[in-house]
Amino acid sequence: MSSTDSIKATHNDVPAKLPFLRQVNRRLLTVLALLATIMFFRNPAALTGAAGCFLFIALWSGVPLRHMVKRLLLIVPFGLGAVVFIPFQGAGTPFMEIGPWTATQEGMDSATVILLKMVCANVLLTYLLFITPLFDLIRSLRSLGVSAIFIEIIGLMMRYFFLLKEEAASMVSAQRSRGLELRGWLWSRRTYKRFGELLGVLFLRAFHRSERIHQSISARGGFSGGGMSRHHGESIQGGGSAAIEVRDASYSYGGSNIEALRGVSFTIERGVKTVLMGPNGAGKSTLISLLNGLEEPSSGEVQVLGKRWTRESGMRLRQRVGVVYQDPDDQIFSTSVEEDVAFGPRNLGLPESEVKERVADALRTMGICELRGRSPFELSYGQKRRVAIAGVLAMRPEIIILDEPMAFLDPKSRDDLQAMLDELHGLGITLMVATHDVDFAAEWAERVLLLKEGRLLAAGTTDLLYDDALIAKADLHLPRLARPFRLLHGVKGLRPRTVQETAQLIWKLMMRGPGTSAEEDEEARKPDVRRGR
Ligand SMILES: Nc1ncnc2c1ncn2[C@@H]1O[C@H](COP(=O)(O)OP(=O)(O)OP(=O)(O)O)[C@@H](O)[C@H]1O
Repeated sequence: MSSTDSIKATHNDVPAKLPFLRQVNRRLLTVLALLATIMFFRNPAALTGAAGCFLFIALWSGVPLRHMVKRLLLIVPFGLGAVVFIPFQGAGTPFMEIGPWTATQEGMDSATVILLKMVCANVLLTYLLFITPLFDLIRSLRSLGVSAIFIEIIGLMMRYFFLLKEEAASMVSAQRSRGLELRGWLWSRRTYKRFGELLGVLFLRAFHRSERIHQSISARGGFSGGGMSRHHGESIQGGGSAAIEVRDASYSYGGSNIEALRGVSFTIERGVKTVLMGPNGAGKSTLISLLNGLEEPSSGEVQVLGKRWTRESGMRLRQRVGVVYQDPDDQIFSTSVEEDVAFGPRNLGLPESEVKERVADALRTMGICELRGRSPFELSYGQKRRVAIAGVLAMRPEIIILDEPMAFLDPKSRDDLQAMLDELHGLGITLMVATHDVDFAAEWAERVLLLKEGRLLAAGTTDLLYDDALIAKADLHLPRLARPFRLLHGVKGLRPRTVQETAQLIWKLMMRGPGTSAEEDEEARKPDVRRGR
């Protein structure tokens, strides 16, 4: 069970016991009012009494004592850090001396008051968060008139809180499976060192993730300050016939000598289904950033939809070229599925009726209408991926680029996704899929781009995927359906792409014996042949 699942389960299991606090709005208002009130308290005894009352209510409402103690312990270092110098500031009755410094009685009282306020606030917020699903909490904030931007920021912070928590948990369990000993950790210097390393890696991961989510928000107009108006005057089908034209493009990441792309040239016509393939580090993601206008080539030229775009004009390009990133958690950031899908169209400045229509269309195309009111925190990986694609679809782009869309999907979801890609293609959208999946590429694509170490090895039809030498050079392997034919004597050049084509070739081999050749292979591919898997 993931942490979000457990939180959800806890919320469902523990209803608020005070009847008037059953409604989230009232609960939220009550807690906010209590928080505001205790801020005016100056008396340590009164604050201690208040903390005791809040603690009693929280425990009575079902918050486990262990959970409460854990939360309180969490604030101890911050609380002490915040108040430790207060007793030594200002004049007053001397209380104690540490070296040249004198703590005063008045200073000690101020520090105690601040610490007690922190405890009160922590108990109240723990109570609120424990008995209220976060999504409901945010919905209530919205209904209380808190600004949308503020809520989006809270949503983002919540998203990262859970992601970081889950990443930290998975890193600790990975380390434990490799011998990290947590028993007696208090006394072990080695464990402290290991935790320090883990913390560093966690921050690095968080940094990279925030970079990706920033890209994703920016791609959907999130930082345009409302200036991302729809290109009304701009012809959707403007420019030449090519959707993408890359000429001798190179790219190096700033501060590194690594040339992620070196003199890459290719053209993709509109409406063509293309796969971008290559081993890890080949430059696929970098190329996607160039095509989406997030980066500009260091040299050479990238033209998308007949225009050369700069990083500044890239915002308008991203209305027309949608990118679906590999990890949907990098892309989903709003507090409900509907909000998330509506994020891009709202940034286009469209009227609310059109936003709603686009959202409904995108959800329908992705088959996730029933998820519209759900929190993205509660979705499975496959569902999140659909939401991410719906978010891009709602922008009505002319080109959609998907980075490893099949990764981590179960077989049924893969088939669904492939069918959905065909549906999008039927709508006239130019599709480019970066993938390592040769079987999918062979069956689905019309055009193949093979990259390695930043260079374009080859560009052409799916026949490239059956070229043993080229495939080996690109660190790929032959499509599975073609492999058995390689073992048969006298059978050459067969390139079955689907199970249906393979069955036909096997049937022909059985009827005629070895000698079935590339011509018969072509025969099996004729349009009247219904494709199956
Ligand atoms: N932010 C960065 N800073 C410096 N170098 C980078 C950065 N991102 C990628 N690179 C380097 O650029 C090269 C191409 O990386 P890229 O991520 O484009 O490859 P990829 O084909 O998408 O790989 P994968 O299949 O593993 O996702 C690699 O050598 C990589 O180390």
